[in-house]
Amino acid sequence: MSSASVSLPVFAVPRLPALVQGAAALVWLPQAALLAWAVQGMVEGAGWRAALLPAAAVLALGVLRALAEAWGARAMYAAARSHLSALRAHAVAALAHRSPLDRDRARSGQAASVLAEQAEAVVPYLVRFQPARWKSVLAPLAIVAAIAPLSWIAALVLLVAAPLIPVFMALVGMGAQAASRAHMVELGGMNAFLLDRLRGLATLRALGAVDATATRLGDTAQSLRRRTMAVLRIAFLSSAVLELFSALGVAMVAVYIGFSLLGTLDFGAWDTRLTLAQGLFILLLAPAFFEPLRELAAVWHDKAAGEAGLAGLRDLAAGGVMLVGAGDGLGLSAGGGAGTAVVGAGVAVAEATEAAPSRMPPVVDVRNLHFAHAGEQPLFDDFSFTVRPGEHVALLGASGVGKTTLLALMAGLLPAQAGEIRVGGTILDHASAPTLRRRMAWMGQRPHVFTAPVADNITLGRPVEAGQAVTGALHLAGLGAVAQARPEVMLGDGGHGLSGGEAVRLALARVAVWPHADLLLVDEPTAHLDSETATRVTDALLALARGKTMLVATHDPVLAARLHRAIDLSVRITPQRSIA
Ligand SMILES: Nc1ncnc2c1ncn2[C@@H]1O[C@H](COP(=O)(O)OP(=O)(O)OP(=O)(O)O)[C@@H](O)[C@H]1O
Repeated sequence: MSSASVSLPVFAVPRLPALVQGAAALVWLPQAALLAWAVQGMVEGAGWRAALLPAAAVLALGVLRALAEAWGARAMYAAARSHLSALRAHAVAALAHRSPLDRDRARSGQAASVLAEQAEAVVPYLVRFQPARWKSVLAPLAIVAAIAPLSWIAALVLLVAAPLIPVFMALVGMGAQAASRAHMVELGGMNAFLLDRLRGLATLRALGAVDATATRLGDTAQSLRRRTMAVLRIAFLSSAVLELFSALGVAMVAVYIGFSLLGTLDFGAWDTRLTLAQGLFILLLAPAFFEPLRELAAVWHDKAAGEAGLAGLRDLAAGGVMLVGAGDGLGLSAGGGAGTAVVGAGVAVAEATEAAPSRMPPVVDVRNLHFAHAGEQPLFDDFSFTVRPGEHVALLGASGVGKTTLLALMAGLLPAQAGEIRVGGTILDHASAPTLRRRMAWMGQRPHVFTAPVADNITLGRPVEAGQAVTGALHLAGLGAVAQARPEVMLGDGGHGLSGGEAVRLALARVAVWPHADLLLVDEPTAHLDSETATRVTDALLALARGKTMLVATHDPVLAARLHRAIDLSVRITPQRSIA
């Protein structure tokens, strides 16, 4: 098995916006000085006119500060959003490169929850927490540096109160991150459960299991509520710690300044006593000293939630069984370039925009194949067989013998552990898999029908001419006369509106619309169909496979008999019977 360890792109904090935001926090220093100076002037009898100039300067600085903060925040927000887009693209690409047969792949609801919902917590973390952290170091130091030359005791009080805050915040923060992570895991789990049960609602209703499911969902919701409350408790606790220490710090400075101005205390200043302007200046700066720390506390929860969101994305992107040719160590292009296999909807094809080449259908040569699913007995050990160009081969054998697995190995959806698979003479490996998949079409056992018009369900967004090609494909798949399968008809959730046999033929139309494929890998196309529908599907399949190489995993003896040859995987003797 190949697995890839994943590291997500790292956020490069944009320097200028961060600096501008940090500098904006310092604008309060000259503002406070101007205010103190104006009050001192008025007390000394200079009149209100003396306050006009400082007031205008305070206003101008305030506007400047607001503009700087707004610009910095916008720039940070834009950078954070584009970073989140890159993270999402990375996680989605990693998810798309996981083998569809990987049992450990994240459940759909969970993946959707992480990508759409939980990842959003990364933006406030990057936009608010990182600059707040900067500010909480820069601004208090600058304020202490401004206060210390006037009063060493006021500076000392602030310096003693300040470190207690980060210490307590760190203690609280450890719990916050664990609680946020647990909360997000619970949220993802509930989404996955809900999506799964909604998909199976008809089954649950038919078997009278709706109430039991509702009870379980209720229990999960209660558990999520408890986790949400735990996160909120920690958030409130961290705010309370900070407010307590900052209130104490400001109060102590205020008491000192008050008694100093009254003349009761005559120590703590370098000169004789503090003047009114000096005292006022220190008083105005004391709350500003704690302001960045309060801001840091307010965004502390953002940090916990953001890091939990990042961990969720990292888990989504990490490890697992990868498609052959998906790129080890994630050399993944976010947009899914030429090497990206489009897997899903029961049909896997690679992107190909070139015209169908006029070439021979491929020979398939499997030599000394060895494969075992993780922790299981080997399904194939030194297994070899050859399929000639244009040959149609049935893969037979009891349920669980490995027919689907063999098809998946040939499509590179699973990596073989030993041996080689050659398609058209080329060994299937990481380098060749994307190109080889361009000539393959895969029809899985349970083709997914999307909630979309029939035409979109057939083209799947691939570059095919919708009109003619879709009509031709519908015809080839034997759906030409079915009213429910007209290109413009909207299909319901999970293919409601089509019968089981029609849904299978829709999956065949997906293969038919893609002329590049000359190796068809088809998994039990007639399973669960009545004999008449199975005959129609078989007719359509054979029409489609004319001039192409095809392997069909099947339990259907009628279908097998209409193919050129059969390989029985239960006995692993090849070839068993040759019709061609
Ligand atoms: N993704 C997987 N991870 C681990 N084991 C798997 C996985 N898929 C299948 N298996 C196991 O591998 C064995 C072969 O499964 P496979 O689906 O290839 O059999 P099959 O011959 O196609 O069966 P059926 O005819 O019922 O479709 C089974 O024992 C199955 O439990």
